[in-house]
Amino acid sequence: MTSAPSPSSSSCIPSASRNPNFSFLLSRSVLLRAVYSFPSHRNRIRCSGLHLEASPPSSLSSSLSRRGCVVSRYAPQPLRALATSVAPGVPSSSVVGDDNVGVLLLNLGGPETLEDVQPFLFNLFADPDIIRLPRLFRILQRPLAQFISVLRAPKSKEGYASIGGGSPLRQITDAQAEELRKSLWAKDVPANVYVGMRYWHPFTEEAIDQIKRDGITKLVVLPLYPQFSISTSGSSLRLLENIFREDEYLVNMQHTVIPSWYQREGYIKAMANLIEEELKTFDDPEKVVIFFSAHGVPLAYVEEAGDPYKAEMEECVDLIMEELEKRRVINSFTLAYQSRVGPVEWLKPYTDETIIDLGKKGVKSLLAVPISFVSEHIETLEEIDVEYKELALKSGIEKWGRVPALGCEQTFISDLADAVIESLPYVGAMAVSNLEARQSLVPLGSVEELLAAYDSQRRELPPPVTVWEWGWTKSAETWNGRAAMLAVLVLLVLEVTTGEGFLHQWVVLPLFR
Ligand SMILES: C=CC1=C(C)c2cc3[nH]c(cc4nc(cc5[nH]c(cc1n2)c(C)c5CCC(=O)O)C(CCC(=O)O)=C4C)c(C)c3C=C
Ligand SMILES: [Fe+2]
Repeated sequence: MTSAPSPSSSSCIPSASRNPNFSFLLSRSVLLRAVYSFPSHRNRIRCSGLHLEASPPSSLSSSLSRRGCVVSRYAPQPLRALATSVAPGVPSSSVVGDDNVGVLLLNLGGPETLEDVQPFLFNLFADPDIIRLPRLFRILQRPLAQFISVLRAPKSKEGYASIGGGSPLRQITDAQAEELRKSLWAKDVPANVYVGMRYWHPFTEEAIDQIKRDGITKLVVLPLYPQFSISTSGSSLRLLENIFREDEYLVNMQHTVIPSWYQREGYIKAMANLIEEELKTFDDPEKVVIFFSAHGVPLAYVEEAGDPYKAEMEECVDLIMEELEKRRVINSFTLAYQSRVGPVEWLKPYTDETIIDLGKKGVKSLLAVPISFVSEHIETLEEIDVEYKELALKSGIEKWGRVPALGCEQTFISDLADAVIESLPYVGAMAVSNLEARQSLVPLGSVEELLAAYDSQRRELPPPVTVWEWGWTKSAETWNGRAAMLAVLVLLVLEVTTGEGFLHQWVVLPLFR
């Protein structure tokens, strides 16, 4: 946690130029834009869950009042046009006032030592947003997570060993939190910044305890994933909502969630800066293919559960390329997805196959751009820098470069600070007796509703991770994986019902009793 003393005097918030716009895939086929707003006001709201708040652009407030929720058809141009100036008429001094403002950064977390790897993997696979079992088998989530994490740990450990024995994620996220705090203070918004990880320390629960101890009265929740996915921001927000639902203090605390921010100008510019800088290291910069590599998700997340991740990713890449074009950088570019695990189909094209294809097509210079995550981590330091580089060189690429992750890059941090500031005025407006604003900001929905919007039935998804694999072809691999999963489930059911079996012998299952 990065905290600082409470403000000694009320502060003036500089008028920001853009609002965060939140977009979600609300059905399988139609990409819709939703701006959620929810005054968390004692006695006025259903006291459950986490609330999404955003400053709705003024043109949308009338429909807000009618339906309580703005859902307009998504189109790339309006998306940017929707970015209006912030909360006209709301005095900046009401934004902070006597409030004790906190920012909660949500992130994935990573093992800090090799001993942490297996329990970290357990936490990851125990998450129903990563492995979603049929309702009947939910009881097996934790034993299955234990089983898979034990099997996968040796391979993962090798990876973490090769990058220095642990994930750098905690260190980097702490540094980002500190820089964000400084930036907010420099912009006259004295706020504490907290880090809550999903799968490792400091866990979200630890951050929340600190937030309560510090007496935070206004909280901005900011997942550190630029693009929204069920498996990342969605999972963190679902957890947070469960924590909020059960806690009187949190339920009554004003809060705002910024679910995704890939379209923000500062973020786009910061990415373009890094790419431009790295292109200069090539002898013939204009011949370099810019290769965006995003963390993948299983295809079913997008096609069956309506995860907006792919659409947001594609739009994000387009925005960065448009920004580069304005700077007369008109290189060819491509987007592919990396880090797939398990037998099911993930988002395509896959990074490894694309590298081989580009080599075959005679591309000689490639600049890899990690796009789904803002810190260095195992998949940039090991998968991209070692595995994909080696593959590229073998495939005929002669010059390989890689854009660093944003980390604490100043344009980026400053833009995150602006995103936080821009999300504050409406909370302030609702706290003061701005009746009109309150009426137009009818309680709209909780995160549960948001998540239900794209994932209404929470249908079971094919497990993205493999328990074991054999076979040579893709299809055989898929069916082997499914058969293996079924066999494991049957074995686990037998274990649980009879109390006997190999997991009991290994003293694995009794741990969860
Ligand atoms: C936007 C980023 C990420 C998405 C989407 C995502 C989905 C996703 N991941 C797994 C499985 C694993 N992820 C692991 C590590 C890991 N994942 C991300 C980001 C996204 N994951 C990061 C930044 C990291 C690294 C953290 C670190 O320690 O540095 C791992 C563990 C590493 C390994 O064994 O390879 C697994 C496993 C799934 C199944 C999934 C979508 C369903
Ligand atoms: Fe992952």
